[in-house]
Amino acid sequence: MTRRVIVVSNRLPVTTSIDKNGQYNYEMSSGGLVSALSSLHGDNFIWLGWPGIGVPQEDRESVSRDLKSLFKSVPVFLSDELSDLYYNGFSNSIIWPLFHYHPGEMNFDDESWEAYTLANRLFAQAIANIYRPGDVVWVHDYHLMILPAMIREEIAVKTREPLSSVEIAFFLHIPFPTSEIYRVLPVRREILLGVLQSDLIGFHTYDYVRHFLSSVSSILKLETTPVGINYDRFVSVGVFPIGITPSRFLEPLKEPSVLNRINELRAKFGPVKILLGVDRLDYIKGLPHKFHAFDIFLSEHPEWEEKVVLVQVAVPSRQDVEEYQNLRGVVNELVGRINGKYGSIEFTPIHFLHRSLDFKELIALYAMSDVCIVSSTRDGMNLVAYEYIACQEERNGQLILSEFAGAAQSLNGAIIVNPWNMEEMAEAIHTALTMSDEKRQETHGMMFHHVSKFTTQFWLENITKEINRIEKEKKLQFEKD
Ligand SMILES: O=P(O)(O)OC[C@H]1O[C@H](O[C@H]2O[C@H](CO)[C@@H](O)[C@H](O)[C@H]2O)[C@H](O)[C@@H](O)[C@@H]1O
Ligand SMILES: O=c1ccn([C@@H]2O[C@H](COP(=O)(O)OP(=O)(O)O)[C@@H](O)[C@H]2O)c(=O)[nH]1
Repeated sequence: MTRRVIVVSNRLPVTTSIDKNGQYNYEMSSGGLVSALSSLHGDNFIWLGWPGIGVPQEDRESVSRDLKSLFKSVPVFLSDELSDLYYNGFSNSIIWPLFHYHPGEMNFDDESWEAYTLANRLFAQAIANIYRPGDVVWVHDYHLMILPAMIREEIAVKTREPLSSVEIAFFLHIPFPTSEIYRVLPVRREILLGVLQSDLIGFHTYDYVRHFLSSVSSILKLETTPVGINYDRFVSVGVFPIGITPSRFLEPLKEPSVLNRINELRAKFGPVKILLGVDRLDYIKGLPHKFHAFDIFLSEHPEWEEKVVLVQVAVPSRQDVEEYQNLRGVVNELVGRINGKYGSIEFTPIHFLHRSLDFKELIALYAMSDVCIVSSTRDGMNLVAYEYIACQEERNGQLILSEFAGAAQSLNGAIIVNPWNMEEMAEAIHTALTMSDEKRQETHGMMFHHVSKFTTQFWLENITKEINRIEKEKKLQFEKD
């Protein structure tokens, strides 16, 4: 694609911070999406999003200048109160729990909805300010579901272009729930009508597409086909499972500092097998389920006591949201109980790290462990599963993967479990630990092949092809009319 792409996401790929001297500092994130976009579009894309901190009015001009010149990024400034209600409130206390099948945790209130609407409006105005005819606007995720409709309105005001001429793609990174759950949402119509102003709507799995289409047909009474919706024009939907950029992991894994760290960690644990979990501390990640399963495993297989540890990295997340604070207490209590039950002065069964890790430490852990456990009760995709497989070429580590993570639809070779069935998960731990070398090699090989083939780059190219196809069709239609 040679046209300019405006990538829009809640967070910019740059972390902005302010030090005690009032100096602004910026750090580019090294995420897979950022590097893949740079390679695909070269200089042809601009990123637009919230800088993640409140920036006082008088500093906004200089911060905008820095972000534009250093990172080709355009900030959308939100006041602290607005960002709290839009991000912690509507996005993470209403859409997030509902779309992950936790309606009980949903706290709907009109004030958060108004904040969501206003924040999306500010994003749309910022897009209209930089939009040039011919640009593609690519919106990401649940924080911005009503943005597509607002983009058309704001650009029409600014450029007097017809509403339909702007090309908009939307990608949802989280699950779209069954229509029986979705219809609980008080603003279910508004959200659907907002996102339906996209030309293309992408999801990670076929199930999410199916659920979306059935919500559209039952709530809006629109005619749908397996590939889209007949609205005032045809809105395409498609399955585009995201991947990772394996070289981001494979290259640094060869560095001496990382190899040393792997050896150091292996020496520390000696013959003890290592089960690994890496998750944001989020109630969708099924951490209590994982700990209960580990407890059952140790009680049913006492021969493994002191021969296996669970290293759980729990990255702090959304700590201003009440449900996340409650989870911390639950998890701390469980870890304490299990460590008290099976531990000794010399031995701790669960190593619980409530912090984020430096990238090299993370890949060293991925590479030196024997089994990774992903126990999400729902998860859009789960990239940790992919990253673990990429780092396990040497040891052929096994992956225990929840059937409720999007990744379970693609990673053939993983030991698939229902995290609610903790007996089954305990047995999966036993299976993974006792698997023959040949079987380990075979199953890891299948997963490694998948992770190497279906990369972030592949994901981007597929979406780009689809955007180009839709654009061509639109042009033909325009010529016919
Ligand atoms: O930005 P935060 O509130 O700190 O949250 C982090 C991200 O969490 C979500 O990730 C999702 O996208 C992943 C990639 O497609 C997918 O693997 C995972 O299953 C999803 O949960 C969220 O959707 C992102 O917007 C957040 O940045
Ligand atoms: O200390 C850490 C541990 C993990 N990750 C990254 O967090 C992401 C988690 O993505 P995933 O899709 O598994 O779940 P999400 O957190 O997006 O729901 C992965 O890329 C990890 O490498 C991180 O940034 N810091």
